[in-house]
Amino acid sequence: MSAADRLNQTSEILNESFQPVENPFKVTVIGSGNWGTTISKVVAENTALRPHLFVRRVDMWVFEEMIDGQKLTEIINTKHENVKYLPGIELPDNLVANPDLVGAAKDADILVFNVPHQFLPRIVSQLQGHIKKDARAISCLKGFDVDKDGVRLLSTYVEEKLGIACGALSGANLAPEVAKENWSETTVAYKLPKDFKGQGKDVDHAVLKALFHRPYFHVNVIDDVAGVSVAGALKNVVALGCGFVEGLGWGNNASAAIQRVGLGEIIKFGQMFFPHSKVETYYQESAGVADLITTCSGGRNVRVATHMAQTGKTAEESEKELLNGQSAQGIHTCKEVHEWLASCGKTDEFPLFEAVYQIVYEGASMETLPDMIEDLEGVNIPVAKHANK
Ligand SMILES: NC(=O)C1=CN([C@@H]2O[C@H](COP(=O)(O)OP(=O)(O)OC[C@H]3O[C@@H](n4cnc5c(N)ncnc54)[C@H](O)[C@@H]3O)[C@@H](O)[C@H]2O)C=CC1
Ligand SMILES: O=C(CO)COP(=O)(O)O
Repeated sequence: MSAADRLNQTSEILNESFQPVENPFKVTVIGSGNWGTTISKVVAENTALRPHLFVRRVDMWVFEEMIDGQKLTEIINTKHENVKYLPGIELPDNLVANPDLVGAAKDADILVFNVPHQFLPRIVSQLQGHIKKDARAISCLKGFDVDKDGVRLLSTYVEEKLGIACGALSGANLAPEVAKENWSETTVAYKLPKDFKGQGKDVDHAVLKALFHRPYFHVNVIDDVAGVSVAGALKNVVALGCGFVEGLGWGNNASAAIQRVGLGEIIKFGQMFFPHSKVETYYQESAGVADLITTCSGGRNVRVATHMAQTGKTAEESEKELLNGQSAQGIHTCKEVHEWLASCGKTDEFPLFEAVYQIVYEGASMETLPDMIEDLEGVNIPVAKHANK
C-alpha cells in the first residue's frame, strides 16, 4: 500500500468513528497570519468532509489591510490565497475571510484563536459580550499573559475574559510545512468543562480530533493544557538563544547546548509555576521537545536572532527586515518571562531565559552567553596550592 493510500485509509477510519452531533458546530478562526491561515485551511478541509459534525463554512477573521490597492479579505475570497501571509498555498472555497471580528465570531460554537499574542487583549475585549455563552475555544497562540498578579496561560486569559472553556493546540508545526501538507504531528489539550453538555451535544476530545486531524497533520488529544502551553511559549525564547550562537558561527554543538539547558528551564518553569502540568508532556508530546527542536532548527525566532548576531541590528529591526509583517513571539515572551521572574526574585534560577532577555533588551553581549548560563553552583573548582605566587 502506498503512503498516500495509507493516509486516505486513516482518514476514512476516522470519519467512520466520529458520531454525529445534534447540531453541527460552527467554527471561526480568529487570525489570518502564517499559522492562522494554515490552521484555517486544516479546519475548513475537515468541516467540508464532516457535515455530520461541523457547519461547512469556516470564517477566518482578518485584520484588514490593503495590498496593492485591494483589500486582503477580497483577495483571499476571490483568489483563495493569502498572498501576504501564506503565499502560494490554495485555500478551500468554504473558508471565508471576514474583516468583521464580532460578525465572524458571534455565531461560532468553536473559536480558534490564532494571532500573535500581543494582539490578544484588544481582540478579546472587542469580543466581550458578543459571543455565544456556551462557545468553546482553542488557543494556538504561543506566549503568556503577565501582570502584577502573576503569569497566566493565554487559554486561561481567554477563559477569564470571555467566560468560555479554552484548550490549546501546539506542536512541532512550522506553518509553511503544514501548509504544504508535509506530514507533522501536533498536540491538542482540552479539559472538559464543568458545564459539559454531554457527548453529541458538546465539544469533546473526539470532536477536536475530527476538527484538526488531517492525513498530513496527526493530532494527539490530551488534558494537559498547561504543559502544552508552557512548552509552546518558552521554546521561542530558547530559539532566540540558538539563533545567537548560530549567528556567531559556533555551530551545532553550541545550539545543542542551548537546547539542552532550555529544555531543563522549560520543565523547571512549568513545575514551579504550573505544578499541575505533567513532566511527560515536555518530552513525550509534539508540543514539547519536538517543537523545541523544529523551532530551533528553522523557525522565525531562530532566524531573527541569527540576523541580530550577524548584523548587530536590534530584534525589532531584524523582525521587520526578515518577516514581512509576521511576528517572532520570543521577543515578547522573553520580556514577559523576565518581568515575572524578576517580580518573584527568581531570575537567577533561569539563567538562559534571563540571558536571552539581557541580550535582546539590555545590550548584553552574545559572546558571554556560555558564561551567563554556566551553573557553577556545586562545582568545586580546585585551586592550585600556590596559585597566587
Ligand atoms: N507561523 C508558525 O509557524 C507558527 C505560529 N504559531 C503561533 O501562532 C500565533 C499566530 O502566528 P501567525 O499566524 O504565524 O501570525 P504572524 O506572525 O504571521 O503575524 C501576522 C498576523 O498578525 C496580524 N496583525 C498585525 N497587526 C495586528 C493588529 N494590530 N491586530 C491584530 N492582528 C494584527 C496580521 O494581520 C497577520 O494576520 C503566534 O502566537 C505564533 O507563535 C504556532 C505554530 C506555528
Ligand atoms: O511555533 C512554531 C513551530 O511550531 C513556529 O516557530 P517560529 O514562530 O519561531 O517560526
